[in-house]
Parts: sequence; structure tokens; C-alpha cells
Amino acid sequence: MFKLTVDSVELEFNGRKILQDIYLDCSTGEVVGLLGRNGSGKSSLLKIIFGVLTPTHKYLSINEDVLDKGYHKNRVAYLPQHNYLPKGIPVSSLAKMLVATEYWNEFSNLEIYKIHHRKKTEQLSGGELRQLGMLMILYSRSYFILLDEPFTHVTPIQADYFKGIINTVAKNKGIIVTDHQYRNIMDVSDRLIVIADGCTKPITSTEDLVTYNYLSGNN
Ligand SMILES: Nc1ncnc2c1ncn2[C@@H]1O[C@H](COP(=O)(O)OP(=O)(O)OP(=O)(O)O)[C@@H](O)[C@H]1O
Repeated sequence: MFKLTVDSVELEFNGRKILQDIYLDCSTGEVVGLLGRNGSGKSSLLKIIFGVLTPTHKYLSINEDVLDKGYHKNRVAYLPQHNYLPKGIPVSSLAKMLVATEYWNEFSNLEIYKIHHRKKTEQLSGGELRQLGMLMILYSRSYFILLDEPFTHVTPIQADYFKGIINTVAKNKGIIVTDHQYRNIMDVSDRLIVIADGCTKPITSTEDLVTYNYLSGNN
């Protein structure tokens, strides 16, 4: 079992503190849901873990190994909020670059891949691109997967299907997922963390989400 830990993150933009008291861990075998209001710093935290955003301070480790950037040696993979797949390249070529050999059979038998693998990325709809982009990250060789808004642009029935895939993949990997479709996040996650006022807080009940101003209390 591997455990990713991120601690003591300090991030500010133009003198404004965004993150200041952050502790988050995720072990292989679990899905951790990350919630927070718009602008609370969820995407920033995922970028810091992956290694594409450098904060003033951070501690990041996998087991006893202290890391500078999660993406080194492919230990962490990241689905950004917006499409990351380049135009002009067939889906099958991208998939062969990203999907790990041990998952290839499972991935290449997915209906969505079979339907679209010969197309170039610009020939797909936003939702199709989102789904394929997420699946390629989930089935990559990385042990830790960060998903930023995987359910956005995805219909409810597809979201249910993806929750199943996320939970299956999480038997071998650790997954940190954030999305504003909080019911999907609650369904798919083994535990929940909210970012409020720059700090991470563990969530044990829906009331906690009201306390931390994530839900209004009428939900
Ligand atoms: N490159 C940047 N320069 C200046 N400010 C930034 C930059 N990136 C993010 N911010 C600010 O940092 C804060 C946190 O942004 P972030 O994207 O991490 O929030 P979020 O919780 O993911 O928001 P959302 O749920 O709306 O996607 C926001 O107030 C945002 O305006």
C-alpha cells in the first residue's frame, strides 16, 4: 500500500492567501472527495500535488519518499479542469501513449473507446472528449490519480457509469476527486474533505458541509 501526503501548503496570489493550513492524505485503495466553494483553492491544491503550480511552501510525500513534483516518475496523474488532449491526433494514438499495458485490454474494450478510437480529438463532442480524457488518466500507470471536475459535461447516466469505473480502478490506486456535483462526489468517495478559508477540514456529516458554508442548509 502507498500513501500520498500533502501537508503545510502555503499559497498566495498577489499577496492574497489562498491556502494556509492544508493536510490531505490518500492511500491506494481509496477515493478521497475534495469539496469547497468557487475559488476556495481545490484546483490549485491538485496542481500543487501534481507539480505544475509551485506554492511558497509545501510538504509532499509518498510513504517515506519526499517529492518535489508528483508527476516525476509518473507517480501521480492529473485530469485538469479543461481538456488536455491535443488536436489533430487520433484517439487511439493518445490512448497508446497514456494507458498502461496492464490495463490495455480493459480500456480498449470500453464502448466509448471502441466507438471513437479512429477519430481525431476535434471530431469528438465536449462530453465525449471529457470521458475519454478521464479514462486515459484513470488507466494510466500512475498509482495516484487527481481528477478535477470529471463529472462536468457528463450526463447523469454516464456519471453513474464513471463512478463504477472510478471505484473499480481505486482497488489498486488512490484517487482524489473534486467536482461541484457534490452528490456524485459523495457517492464515489470513501471520505470527504472540504477546503474552507484556506484550510482542509474532514467531513463526517452533511451538517459539516453547512458549518463550513459549502451547503446552504436547504439541500
Ligand atoms: N494564476 C493565478 N493568478 C492569480 N490568482 C489565481 C491564479 N489561479 C487561481 N487564482 C485564484 O486563486 C483562488 C483559487 O483558485 P482555484 O482555481 O484553485 O479555485 P477552485 O476551488 O478550484 O475554484 P472553482 O471551484 O471555481 O473551480 C481563486 O480566487 C482564483 O481567482
